[in-house]
Amino acid sequence: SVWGYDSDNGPDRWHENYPMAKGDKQSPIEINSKDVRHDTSLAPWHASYDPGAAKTILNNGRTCRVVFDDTFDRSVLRGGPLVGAYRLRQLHLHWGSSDDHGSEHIIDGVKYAAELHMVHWNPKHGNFAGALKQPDGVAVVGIFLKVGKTPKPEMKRILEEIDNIKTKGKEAPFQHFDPSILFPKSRDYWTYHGSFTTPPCEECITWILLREPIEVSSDQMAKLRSLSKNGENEPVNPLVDNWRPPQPVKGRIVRASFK
Ligand SMILES: Cc1c(Cl)c([N+](=O)[O-])nn1CC(=O)Nc1ccc(S(N)(=O)=O)cc1
Ligand SMILES: [Zn+2]
Repeated sequence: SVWGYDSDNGPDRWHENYPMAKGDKQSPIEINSKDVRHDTSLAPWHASYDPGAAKTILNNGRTCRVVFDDTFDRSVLRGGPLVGAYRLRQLHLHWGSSDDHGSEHIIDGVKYAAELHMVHWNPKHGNFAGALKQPDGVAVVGIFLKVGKTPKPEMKRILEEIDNIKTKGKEAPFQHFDPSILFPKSRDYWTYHGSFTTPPCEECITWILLREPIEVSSDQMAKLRSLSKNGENEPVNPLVDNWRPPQPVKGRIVRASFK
């Protein structure tokens, strides 16, 4: 059966069809500040995104994804732990069935309501599928979403589109959008080497997790939870809890850009 997040096809069974899911560099992980190494050699990271690269927003039954034109170096991420410019391909989210959980990475025991991933790939490997086979192939910026009183207005644009992509397979135009407006004020980050958090779970990702969460409202989270896993004329199956639990760190070092 196709993988998912239910009891019969969820994270504990992914390895049956996707052996990499049991690898030594899997994501997400729990990050404990006491085990993190402040690395003074870590450079700041920079994103230069072209709002014109945004194309569509879709519900693929597992997440809500915004897709960008990555046919040339139009929207790129540089610096931090990266060598060269990585092209932005898509962004998507993972969230819970209630505000007290939903993120994939867990920071000092804290689970956030959601986690937004901006997925970039290294053009030196030709294309995205080729980059998946390389340890330096992909870079994902992770941003935590925390429920609070001063919701970030920039999330509104994505959430306003939800009504047009309620069911699996629905896609809508999503143009003139610069995702860097979603970044928090601080550029502080953790970085480590890991994997896709969904099958086939290739271990090709340099993770860049931003320390400062962005705030969303509980209503905005409820909007996200109004998405459905099912197709248009199928029984309603709410799209919630599309997060993978933390995986073994297996001796990996998590570095911090800050003290
Ligand atoms: C697997 C694949 C291939 Cl191959 C292609 N392609 O076009 O060649 N697209 N995808 C889909 C994709 O991007 N998956 C993806 C999964 C998890 C994450 S996460 N949570 O950030 O680890 C990031 C991305
Ligand atoms: Zn993700």
